[in-house]
Amino acid sequence: MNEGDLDLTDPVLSSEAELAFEGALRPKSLEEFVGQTRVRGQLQLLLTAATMQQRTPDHILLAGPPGLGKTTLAMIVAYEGGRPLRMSSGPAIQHAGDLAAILSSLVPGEVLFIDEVHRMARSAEEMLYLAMEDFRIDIMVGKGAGATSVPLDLAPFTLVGATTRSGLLPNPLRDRFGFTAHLEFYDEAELEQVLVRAATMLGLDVDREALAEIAGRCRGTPRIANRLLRRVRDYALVHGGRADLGAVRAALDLYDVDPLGLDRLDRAVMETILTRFGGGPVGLNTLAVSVGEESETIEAVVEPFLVRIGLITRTPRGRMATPSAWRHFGIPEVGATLAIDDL
Ligand SMILES: Nc1ncnc2c1ncn2[C@@H]1O[C@H](COP(=O)(O)OP(=O)(O)OP(=O)(O)O)[C@@H](O)[C@H]1O
Repeated sequence: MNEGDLDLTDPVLSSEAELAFEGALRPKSLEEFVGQTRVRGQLQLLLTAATMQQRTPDHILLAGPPGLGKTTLAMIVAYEGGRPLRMSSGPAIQHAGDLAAILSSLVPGEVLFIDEVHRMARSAEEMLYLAMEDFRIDIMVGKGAGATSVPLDLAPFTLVGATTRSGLLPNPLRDRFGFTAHLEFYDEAELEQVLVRAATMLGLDVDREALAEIAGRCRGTPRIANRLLRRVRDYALVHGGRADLGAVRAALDLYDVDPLGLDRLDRAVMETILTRFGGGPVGLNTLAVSVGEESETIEAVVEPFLVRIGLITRTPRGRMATPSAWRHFGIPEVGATLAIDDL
């Protein structure tokens, strides 16, 4: 991809225009939030109980791949309770002092959202344990033998942490969340609902079958669904036609989104497993080096979807392609060829 190009199916990368577009489409209440029925029910109960008892809701951990609605849910937790919201992220908290500054300025009942909470500095993580449990932090004053710790009381707050890799969170931190929500990829009916909502908000007249086609090609991810919808709108606008099935197919082919919704990186990973490693097993790090990507991205972004649609399996020895993967890429299965040769 050329520098500056926007990868439509990249669930993480966002230009400013895309971010503004996302913000406009975010549901503002649990009722408006499509899908994730179980998580919605669990959150609703937690929030209602807190309101009835006039206390701050328990700390909440939202886990799942990018673009499934973690930030949106954090905002909803604040909106539903009429609470102020402070947003930060793990990579922005590289010292305990960064976190102390945020925590000490929270107002009572505030919702603190920390995205990518698994990427916070260790010293900050330790400070967070006490803050989450007792609404208190210890601030070190001075250095060396003369250093003393001064306790500082905090306003009661609700921490909403989001992570694409909950396995990386240390147990003491994970245990301090009163509730962990695991967000799942959306099914096609839910994605259609997301798209109908977005099309209505954007004033777009799109055929139902066109929306169904987008829903089947957006990696089970609302963020990608909304982006593809914009490109289809562009296509219809430029070609002076309707946003119908033909426009969807042409636009998605133009942007290189395959019929399963696989993007460039998904395909690179699959082709590497199939052609360079004979279908696997291949270890995560080897795979990451082969496609020139961070192993974290492969594990958090690419792999969950490929597993979900049954193209790879995770085994103790590494990632393996399934028979559907060989079929989808139209490559004769290595094992199958050997079996025939062996006869
Ligand atoms: N359940 C949903 N219903 C409707 N729209 C949704 C839903 N979930 C996500 N979206 C839309 O998808 C976009 C991305 O959602 P969001 O930013 O909350 O994802 P995320 O999980 O926080 O991603 P990341 O981990 O990359 O920050 C938002 O613009 C939102 O409008």
